[in-house]
Amino acid sequence: MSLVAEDVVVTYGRRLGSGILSRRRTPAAPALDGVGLTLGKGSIVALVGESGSGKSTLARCLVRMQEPGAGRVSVDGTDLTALRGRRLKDFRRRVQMIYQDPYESLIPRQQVRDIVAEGLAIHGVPRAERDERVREALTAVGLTPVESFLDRRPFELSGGQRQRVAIAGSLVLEPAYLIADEPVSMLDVSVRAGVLSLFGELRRTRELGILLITHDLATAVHVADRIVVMHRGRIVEEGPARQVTAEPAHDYTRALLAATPDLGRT
Ligand SMILES: Nc1ncnc2c1ncn2[C@@H]1O[C@H](COP(=O)(O)OP(=O)(O)OP(=O)(O)O)[C@@H](O)[C@H]1O
Repeated sequence: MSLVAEDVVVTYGRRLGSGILSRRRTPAAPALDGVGLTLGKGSIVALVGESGSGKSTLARCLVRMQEPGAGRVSVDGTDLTALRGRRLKDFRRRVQMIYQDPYESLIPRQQVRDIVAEGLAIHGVPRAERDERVREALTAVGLTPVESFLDRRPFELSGGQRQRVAIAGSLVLEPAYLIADEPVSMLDVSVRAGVLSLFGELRRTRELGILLITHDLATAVHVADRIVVMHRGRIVEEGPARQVTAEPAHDYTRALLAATPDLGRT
């Protein structure tokens, strides 16, 4: 059981000049240049690299929001491009994306109960089951007592609580994989560790496979089993989290470490 990218290449066109010429595009350097990555169930892989290294592009390919120009992405052996109809819908349920800004991804006037239940309606879960599933998901993300959160709206929550609501909205669908794109970078430093620990707990208790995208090695090493380092569209290093941070093999990883004071010292 795994979500796998093999030899993925993505090249965005670059506009040439303005006016009528802007319709013509010339190939730029690939945003992804032969990238491979395996996300198994029950594991956390951190995808680390500076801004522009291609992390979000890879995330979009993994959730089938974007098709690679070359290479292949598959889930449990099935190429994502072959998924249609019910199987595609089931893939959309099983692979959930968590975004950086929990405020933007939540509808401000909705109550927590409706935000978390939204996916259930889309995926045809009977109304009678929804309330119980919402309560269960809110409990799983630590928003307890549940009663005190159900009627609140996003502006009545802290940043960390909002991100937990967003995670509950995914969990309620019983996914197998979470693709979390910079899930703590907009949060107060004081609540980051709590949200990261929640990912660790979900990996253990629900066997989730979690891709944790971050530009920050300190975030990665906090919960990840493996670290994959990306630089300019390529994977330059990967391995067990402790090994990559203790004995970085690549100059770029060493530079990232030096820019992460907490780790640079150890
Ligand atoms: N829709 C797009 N059109 C054109 N170029 C794009 C597009 N999306 C990304 N790029 C380019 O592709 C490269 C990789 O971008 P990507 O957003 O995947 O990197 P990233 O590591 O996620 O960066 P960040 O942390 O800033 O989100 C960058 O050079 C970026 O400018």
